[in-house]
Amino acid sequence: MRSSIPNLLTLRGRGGSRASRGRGRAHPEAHDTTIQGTDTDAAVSRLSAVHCGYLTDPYAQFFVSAGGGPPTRRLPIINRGTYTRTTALDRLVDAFLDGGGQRQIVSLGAGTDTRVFKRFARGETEGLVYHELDFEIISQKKLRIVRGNPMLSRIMGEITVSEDATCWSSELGARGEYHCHGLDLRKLVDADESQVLIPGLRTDMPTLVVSECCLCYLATEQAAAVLAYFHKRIPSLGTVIYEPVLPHDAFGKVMTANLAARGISMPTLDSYPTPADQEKRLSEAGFVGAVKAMTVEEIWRKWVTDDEKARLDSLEGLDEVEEWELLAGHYVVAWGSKGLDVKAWNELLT
Ligand SMILES: C[S@@+](CC[C@H](N)C(=O)[O-])C[C@H]1O[C@@H](n2cnc3c(N)ncnc32)[C@H](O)[C@@H]1O
Repeated sequence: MRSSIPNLLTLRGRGGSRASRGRGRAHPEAHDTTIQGTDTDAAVSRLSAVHCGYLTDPYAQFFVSAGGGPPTRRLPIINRGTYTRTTALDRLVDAFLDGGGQRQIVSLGAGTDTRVFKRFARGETEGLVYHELDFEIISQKKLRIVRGNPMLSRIMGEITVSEDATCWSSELGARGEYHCHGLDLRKLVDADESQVLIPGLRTDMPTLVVSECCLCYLATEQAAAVLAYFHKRIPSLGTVIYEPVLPHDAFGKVMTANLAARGISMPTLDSYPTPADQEKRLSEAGFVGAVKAMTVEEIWRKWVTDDEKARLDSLEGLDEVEEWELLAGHYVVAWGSKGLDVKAWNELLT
């Protein structure tokens, strides 16, 4: 097996930069900086998948520094992985929104994700309340990019920034409202009721909390406490989590070694090593409705139609079928709910 196994979360190549090596618990701030850097990896992967024809996303280009050359091209298995997880999450989000009535999305560690622009640009959102949470440095970067880009500015309309400058928002009329919070999620862990850490968060409407490779960077107890923060306050709640699994087989060991070489640890990987553990995690956190975890490999097989597979295969060909199955088998999308009618989620499984 190759020692430089690529992974869907961190793709700077073997060993990472010299500066990042050895970062870890002893230097929490340096560790945070490394974790913030994973957003760039995600943005570059998204743009690669768009550039190669897997995804349609006119906004992805604005979040990657051009540097004068063509966009970085990821390996075909990485592009396929980015496609599969992005479309799987889109599908779960669509199914949640199809439930009707006013709804709220909270994206944890949203980074420079473009889903929100696609959503609001379509104009079908009908009062959607959309929150994105990430470190302040990342939320400020997003604000700068949106303000400096006519296409994004048009979608987001008039932006207001909170007095303490940690949150920027946009009222989008009938389409809904958007809030981007500069917040270290670990502040939610011991939050008491009197603290307003997420201005604009509604507790009275069906809400979906999304963690697209974010909670995996927190200590397991902190990740659980973040989910509990929302579970305690919002009666009608769903969650969707995407993160790696299976750290103990040969592939998983190389995957975690590659992460460690960049100074990144993923505590939830050890705590919830299998898809079944991810389902148990959600049940134990009180998400007892429609609990399910599927690997990216399973989602590719079951959710991507034959026509779509043929289209994607024609883009660049993929010889490393075994490598794909290994890689995609090590990432999971898990979801669950409480107090929420998620008929549409159940239908996805039939
Ligand atoms: C791999 S990126 C994923 C970005 C985006 N969700 C996507 O899939 O494109 C992980 C994101 O989680 C954020 N993150 C990790 N730990 C966090 C914390 N404690 N508080 C806020 N954001 C955090 C990072 O800053 C980064 O933007």
